[in-house]
Amino acid sequence: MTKTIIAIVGASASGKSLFAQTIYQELSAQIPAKDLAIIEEDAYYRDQSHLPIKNRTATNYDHPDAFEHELLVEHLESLRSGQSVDVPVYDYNLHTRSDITRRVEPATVVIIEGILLLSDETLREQFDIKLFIDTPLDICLLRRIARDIQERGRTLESVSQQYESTVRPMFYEFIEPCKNHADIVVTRGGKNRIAIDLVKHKIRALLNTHNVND
Ligand SMILES: Nc1ncnc2c1ncn2[C@@H]1O[C@H](COP(=O)(O)OP(=O)(O)O)[C@@H](O)[C@H]1O
Ligand SMILES: O=c1ccn([C@@H]2O[C@H](COP(=O)(O)O)[C@@H](O)[C@H]2O)c(=O)[nH]1
Repeated sequence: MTKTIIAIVGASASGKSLFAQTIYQELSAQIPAKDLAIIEEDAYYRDQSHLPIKNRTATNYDHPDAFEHELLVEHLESLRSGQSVDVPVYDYNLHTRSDITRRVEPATVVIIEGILLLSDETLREQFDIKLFIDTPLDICLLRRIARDIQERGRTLESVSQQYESTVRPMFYEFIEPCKNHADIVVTRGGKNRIAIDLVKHKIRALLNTHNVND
């Protein structure tokens, strides 16, 4: 049964995924699978399979309404009550959910990462620990250009256009203000070894407490 949910937020390409995955991979090699799981907020982008592909590219993916946060809250509540959930799998190339889902078991500690997890009060209340990855926006843009071209089927023009029209303005409107809700602000994102080790240490301590109380 899930007892603790840790949210990792920050700008797109700030290093959230690298930070969360490093913690998850390193701990998973040492603890039972029932102790730790990881979920991405991106999996909860709304399904757009009913829209023609050219309309999908016009969606504002950096606004909270782009996400089905209601489903995410439902899933987190299910995990807390001991039920497994089928998390959608998002296809960035097609800008919609794929046909498959990923089964996530109610691990004692769940890590979740995403840009807008703290923008919604009901969702925010689900999190026991909240971290904000604070990376300068120009660094995020450089990383995003490289990643989106290599991994998400994008061109430099499309990344630049989207960055100016939605990514940057939505960051200032919705993401940056969420820093105030964070318990810890992490610099140097996915490569901050001290911060990674501190979170791993905290998870181990939580697991000891939860397992003793079971
Ligand atoms: N501290 C860092 N130094 C160098 N590259 C990084 C760092 N953090 C992340 N990256 C790289 O930047 C890209 C975006 O990082 P990612 O973790 O996917 O960001 P996010 O999940 O916040 O969108 C990836 O290619 C990742 O390997
Ligand atoms: O279909 C889509 C869905 C999302 N995006 C962009 O992705 C980022 C969020 O993902 P990160 O891994 O945190 O970067 C968001 O800024 C959206 O603009 C997209 O381009 N297309």
